Amino acid sequence: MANAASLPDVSHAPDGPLVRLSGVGVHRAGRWLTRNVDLDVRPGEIVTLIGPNGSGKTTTAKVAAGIVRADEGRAETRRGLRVGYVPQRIQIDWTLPITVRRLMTLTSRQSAAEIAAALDAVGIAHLAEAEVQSLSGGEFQRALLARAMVRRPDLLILDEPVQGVDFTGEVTLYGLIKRIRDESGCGILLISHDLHVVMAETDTVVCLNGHVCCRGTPQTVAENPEYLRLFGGRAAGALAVYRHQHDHTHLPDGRIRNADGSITDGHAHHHDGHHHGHAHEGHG
Ligand SMILES: Nc1ncnc2c1ncn2[C@@H]1O[C@H](COP(=O)(O)OP(=O)(O)OP(=O)(O)O)[C@@H](O)[C@H]1O
Repeated sequence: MANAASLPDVSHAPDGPLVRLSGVGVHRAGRWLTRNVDLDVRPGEIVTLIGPNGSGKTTTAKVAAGIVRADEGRAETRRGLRVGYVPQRIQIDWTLPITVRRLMTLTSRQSAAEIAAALDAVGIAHLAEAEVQSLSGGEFQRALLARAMVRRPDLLILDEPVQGVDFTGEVTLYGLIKRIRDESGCGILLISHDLHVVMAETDTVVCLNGHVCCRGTPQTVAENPEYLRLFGGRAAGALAVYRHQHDHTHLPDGRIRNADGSITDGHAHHHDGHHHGHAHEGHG
């Protein structure tokens, strides 16, 4: 579980950020996985990270959770912050049968009543004795959510919480996440599994592509002409549903490989809709 207490503290104003990343970069195996990431999550706020595969979403979430250390910049959390982290993948020895109730106690000791309440809150109280392997995708995600909730987190970090869940299940799970936010007032950092869909209640969308490509409320981002150029015409009229096409790749040495295979020196082709660094920061 997250060891956020080892990070320096941010302000203690009630509406101040729970976590603040400032210019965060993570360097592994000779390259920068992400760079220059600025991010705040405040109490009651829902921040959604989007971006293509490998764009640094999980890495950024782990820095926020205090699991991965920033190699440059700062990651700060409130003193005593309780973080509930639901990773993209969990490591369990699936050859051993394990019940939902046992799953809840693997990483923390909670009373039976607390566990029952958490399972009830996510609507799977009836599955406490069920084997985890037998759960549907949506039920499994609910169990993971319940496991994070029993810690009564101030900050909930959810890495692709609707993976393996069908559309109706997604809507239900997002409703559940919204209810958790409304009832507990916790801040939520959410990674969207889908490049062009964010939860409607999202306060701030941060789009990563090895760096912060753009950010803002779903509405301001969706109405931003330059952003629309990035996301293409299908974004028009859709508030919280949009498509983002990255047509270039950032190479480890800072150069850019364009969609046509050509390599340019730090600047994508002028017509490709790319925005470097913080072009959109003012819209956030
Ligand atoms: N410990 C590590 N050492 C080396 N490379 C790593 C390490 N962790 C992650 N990476 C690489 O960093 C990049 C960013 O990974 P990350 O998991 O943050 O991306 P992501 O946006 O969450 O991707 P996805 O949508 O596929 O889950 C990837 O190219 C990944 O292979």
